[in-house]
Amino acid sequence: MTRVTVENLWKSYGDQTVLENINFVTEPGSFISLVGPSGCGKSTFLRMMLGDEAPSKGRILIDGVALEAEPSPDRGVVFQKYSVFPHLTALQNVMLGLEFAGSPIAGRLFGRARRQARAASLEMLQGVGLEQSANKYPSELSGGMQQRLAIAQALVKKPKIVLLDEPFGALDPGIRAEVHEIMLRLWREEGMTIFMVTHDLSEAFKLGTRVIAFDRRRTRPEELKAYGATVTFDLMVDGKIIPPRPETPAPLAAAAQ
Ligand SMILES: Nc1ncnc2c1ncn2[C@@H]1O[C@H](COP(=O)(O)OP(=O)(O)OP(=O)(O)O)[C@@H](O)[C@H]1O
Repeated sequence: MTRVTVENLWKSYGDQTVLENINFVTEPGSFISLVGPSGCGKSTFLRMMLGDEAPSKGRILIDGVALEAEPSPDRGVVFQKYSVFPHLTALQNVMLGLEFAGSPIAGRLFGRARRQARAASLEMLQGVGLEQSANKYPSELSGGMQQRLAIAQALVKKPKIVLLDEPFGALDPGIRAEVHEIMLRLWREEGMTIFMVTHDLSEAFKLGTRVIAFDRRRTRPEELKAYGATVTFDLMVDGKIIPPRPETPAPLAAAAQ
């Protein structure tokens, strides 16, 4: 199981500081809900976790190894807008990730490898309750079904870390509760670490084992560019506040090298 360490992470675009001095360590198998006001840098943080963007300063470690600034099958992602390919069936959408992982140039598998990818994809579709819809195109699926398909597509490669950017935001409440249950079951079964950005605090506390809020500590207009958002609260869902990590004293840090 995976431990994520975020160390003194900063992100700026030009002279605008978006995130500053983000520090936390996750327990293996955590479900982290990330909350905070619009524009505080939650999606920017997820893009750095994904390897789509490099930090301006600081680093992210996955089990002690610095994260490379490029996407990897270790990390899966689900966005709010359906990220599935409209011209592929549900099964083809799920298989696609496995085909590119197994054959990066041709993007196609043959023979036994293809049969295995097909079986794994069908099992994943079954896991999200879409086994009857394997040969349907996304336009033939409801919003909730499309989002379950996006989850299957992200999870089929068994990523260690799953990044969810408001994945349930566009769903009706009943469907949303249903997809919550599927997500929680898959999370427990697979033992992955999840980071989920949400605007919905009740969703954050319902799903998360830990809720981390980003916000700006300085909000005067002249301070908006120079200072970014940082962790303003960090709560285990049983209500325990996690104290900030003490700085490692320099001699100890040197000894640990
Ligand atoms: N590629 C980029 N270039 C310049 N500025 C950017 C870029 N990406 C994000 N920003 C800026 O970074 C800030 C944080 O954006 P981000 O989308 O991470 O916020 P957010 O907390 O996810 O917002 P929301 O909750 O509204 O989705 C915003 O001011 C945004 O304009």
